[in-house]
Amino acid sequence: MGCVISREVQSGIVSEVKEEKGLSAELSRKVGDVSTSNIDVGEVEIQNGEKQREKEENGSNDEQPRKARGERRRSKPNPRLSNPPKNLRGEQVAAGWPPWLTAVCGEALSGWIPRKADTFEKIDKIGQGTYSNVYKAKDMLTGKIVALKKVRFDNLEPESVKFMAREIIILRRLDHPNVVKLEGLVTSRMSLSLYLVFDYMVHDLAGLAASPEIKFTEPQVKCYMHQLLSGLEHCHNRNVLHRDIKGSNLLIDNDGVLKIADFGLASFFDPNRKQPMTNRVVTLWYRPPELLLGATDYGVGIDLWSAGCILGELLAGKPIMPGRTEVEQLHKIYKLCGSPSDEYWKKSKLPNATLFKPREPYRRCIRETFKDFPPSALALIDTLLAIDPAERKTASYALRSEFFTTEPYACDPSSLPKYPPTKEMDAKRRDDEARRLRAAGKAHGDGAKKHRTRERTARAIAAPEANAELQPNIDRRRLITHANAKSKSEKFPPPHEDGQLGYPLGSSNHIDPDIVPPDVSFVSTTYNYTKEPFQAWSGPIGVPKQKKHNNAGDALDLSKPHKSALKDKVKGKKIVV
Ligand SMILES: Nc1ncnc2c1ncn2[C@@H]1O[C@H](COP(=O)(O)OP(=O)(O)OP(=O)(O)O)[C@@H](O)[C@H]1O
Repeated sequence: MGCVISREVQSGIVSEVKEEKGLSAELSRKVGDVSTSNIDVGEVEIQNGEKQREKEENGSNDEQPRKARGERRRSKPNPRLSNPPKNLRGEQVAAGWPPWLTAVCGEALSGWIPRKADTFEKIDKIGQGTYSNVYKAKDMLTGKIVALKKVRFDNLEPESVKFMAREIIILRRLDHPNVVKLEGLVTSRMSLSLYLVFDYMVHDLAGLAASPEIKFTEPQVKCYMHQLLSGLEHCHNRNVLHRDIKGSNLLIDNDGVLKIADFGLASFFDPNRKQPMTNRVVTLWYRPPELLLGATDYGVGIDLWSAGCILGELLAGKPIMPGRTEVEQLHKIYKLCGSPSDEYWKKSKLPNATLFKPREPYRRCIRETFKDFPPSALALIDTLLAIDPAERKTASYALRSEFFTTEPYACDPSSLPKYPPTKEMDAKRRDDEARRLRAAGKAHGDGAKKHRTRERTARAIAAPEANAELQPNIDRRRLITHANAKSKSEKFPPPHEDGQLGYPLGSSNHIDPDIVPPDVSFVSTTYNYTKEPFQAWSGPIGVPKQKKHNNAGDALDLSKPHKSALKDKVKGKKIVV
């Protein structure tokens, strides 16, 4: 695809990314020691991935890869799949890829040549992430509208490079209609910025769900859930955990096709050879109890829990467990799903068990709480929101559940209504426009009334999320920059948070119904479909920020997972981030 660049591009998007040669050399030097194998892509995982692909090509639908004879024996790395040997790297560099990029994700570049940046015309900025800006752009060669995710390497921070490399490697291993597809990469030999090219998606599920005008029917909920679980099944079969499933990461196109996006926190896992991984992943409202309790040996269950939260949210019309802090989140989980059984406490050996084991067990009350939900949906939520991750089963199991096999069936994605754009950026833009119109209206007397009505409609669509998510993103970006300071200093729960939650300082942190403050929004026991106009949909916002501070004085937002450092340490053990 496209041409090889052998010169600095002068026009279009690249005008933003003119780099100094010195910086590129510096980046090459800094990431010089980072190879694919350092980015959590072990040989065994690669081989499993290949076996799985072969198996899928042969039409087998087993949920987990069959353990082939000698599977765990290490063999020579396959140049198609792992970091390519030096001569191939040389070829890639000759083809126009920057050497630092071939060093960190040579595998993922194979078969591609870099696209020239001036073959894209930037239309608009549509999103901002932790280490990227996302633009809507036109591919001048095909006329197609695409999303360009521009990865920033402002501080030449190797951590950002590693995260970006892992995201690219993972995305190239995945190929499914319900997983966002990496269409190509735009870079130049000197470039310190890199653009990831994706199909442009008009909506995200958070935006649609937050829109007061949209009320999903049961077949529509089934349609979205089927697509989400199909995408997850594919990721899990290829040994990828997404680790940040939430509405704003589920993109939807105008044909109703849902694609799981944002693999920035995703990781490879090996179900046969458990390796400790960080528990500081998944956005708070969608984070499963085992992560809150400190588990580092988790699996597909973490994504299934998030999927259960989304199913509940789609049916209830609002997030089902909107905690503001980790402690409050755990308390909401206990109140709805019950506290872990004695048997689970014993077998799980969770690091924070002593801190968070309630004196009196909490009874599970999912069925009473959601008594208005269709019975087949209740059964699926009950499975997905099991406290013991093993009981959540698998995405394939969920896809075979009664929820999908009984009437009313999931509708076809193409029969979903065509909605106006509802992404957070669109909503924010509408909000700004409404404010501008209101100001203009004031100046013109009676026009003001009309504009106020428009603003209310606009603001009802997820607008607050944009602003609220920006700050945590900045914080996360800072975390990457100050990764080393961070991991040492994070204590849980921090003293100031104890205070906010009503714990006497220095007291035990056992969760006790008398101590934990009453819920703010989890008040009703039954749900209807009423939507509150300023409800936030993918994270705890609109409430005072609950933050921890690290030694370096940087704020950590607990609601968001942390792309903080690729290697974290727990009791001196290396754990994979
Ligand atoms: N293919 C796409 N089409 C349309 N919009 C997109 C696309 N990919 C991403 N976006 C928008 O850009 C935003 C940021 O993208 P993404 O979540 O991938 O970046 P990130 O840096 O990993 O973000 P985060 O910090 O939230 O994890 C998304 O919330 C989404 O609204």
